[in-house]
Amino acid sequence: MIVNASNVGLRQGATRILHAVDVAASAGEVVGIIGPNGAGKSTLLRAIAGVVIPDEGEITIAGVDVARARPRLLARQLALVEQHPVMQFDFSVRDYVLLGRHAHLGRFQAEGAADAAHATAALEKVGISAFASRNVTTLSGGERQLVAIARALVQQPRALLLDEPTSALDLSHQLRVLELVRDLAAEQLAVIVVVHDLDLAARMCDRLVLLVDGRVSADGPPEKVLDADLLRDAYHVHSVVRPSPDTGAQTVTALRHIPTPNNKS
Ligand SMILES: Nc1ncnc2c1ncn2[C@@H]1O[C@H](COP(=O)(O)OP(=O)(O)OP(=O)(O)O)[C@@H](O)[C@H]1O
Repeated sequence: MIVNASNVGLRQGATRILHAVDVAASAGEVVGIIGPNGAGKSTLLRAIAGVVIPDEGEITIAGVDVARARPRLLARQLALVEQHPVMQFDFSVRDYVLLGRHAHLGRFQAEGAADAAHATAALEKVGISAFASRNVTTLSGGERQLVAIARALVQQPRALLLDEPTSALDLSHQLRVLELVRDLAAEQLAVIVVVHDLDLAARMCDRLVLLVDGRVSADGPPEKVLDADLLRDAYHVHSVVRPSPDTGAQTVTALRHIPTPNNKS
């Protein structure tokens, strides 16, 4: 197992956000975290990345305790791509991506030709070579997502954590990310990805973890977790779930929402 988060509990002030959450991902596996807005998906991903430290539980990546590891060691184990990457410094895309190599360099060591080759390969893989010289502050939201993914790749982590990586992407780039994630899993990375688009989740992921109110309500293959009853309880919608005749993956069509005391129509 590469990622092992067990019994994770986390509070922000007086609010309990995660309750005894278990999530694991092995090498070569793509695990999707799905669930309604505010369920705790991003918080869980940030906890796995060591950005926030849980109040309870234990998180290890390739055996390294995330809460105790030194940043450089942690950066060789995992890379986190946040939903809205902040890029406010005056870097070119290439130089920004190269920053990911620092996980592998000594403290005052400059990047060399091999590092530059990693950056070139990552830019190509993600399909953004054309704007390698652009200033990152000028990029669109979707372009920033792709640049952040390229930077994560040059880190050569054991685990890749992606927070809604396709939320700002057009159809073609969504597909490209889906294929990239599958390719990375084939190279034995463990991938954990937060996704709202359930059809995309079904195509991209080997396993889905459904998070509701900070608790795991289901964990299993997409065929099991994308179940109309489970989705009704989680999202308060009536839906039809059926396999796509084209891809074979489950597709979810939400038909109507069910009014609840907190969710009036
Ligand atoms: N620093 C904080 N202080 C108080 N509450 C917080 C804090 N950070 C997150 N929360 C709350 O924790 C809950 C979970 O947030 P989180 O961003 O993890 O949800 P999410 O499942 O990723 O949601 P979304 O799908 O809308 O992105 C939300 O209700 C959010 O308002």
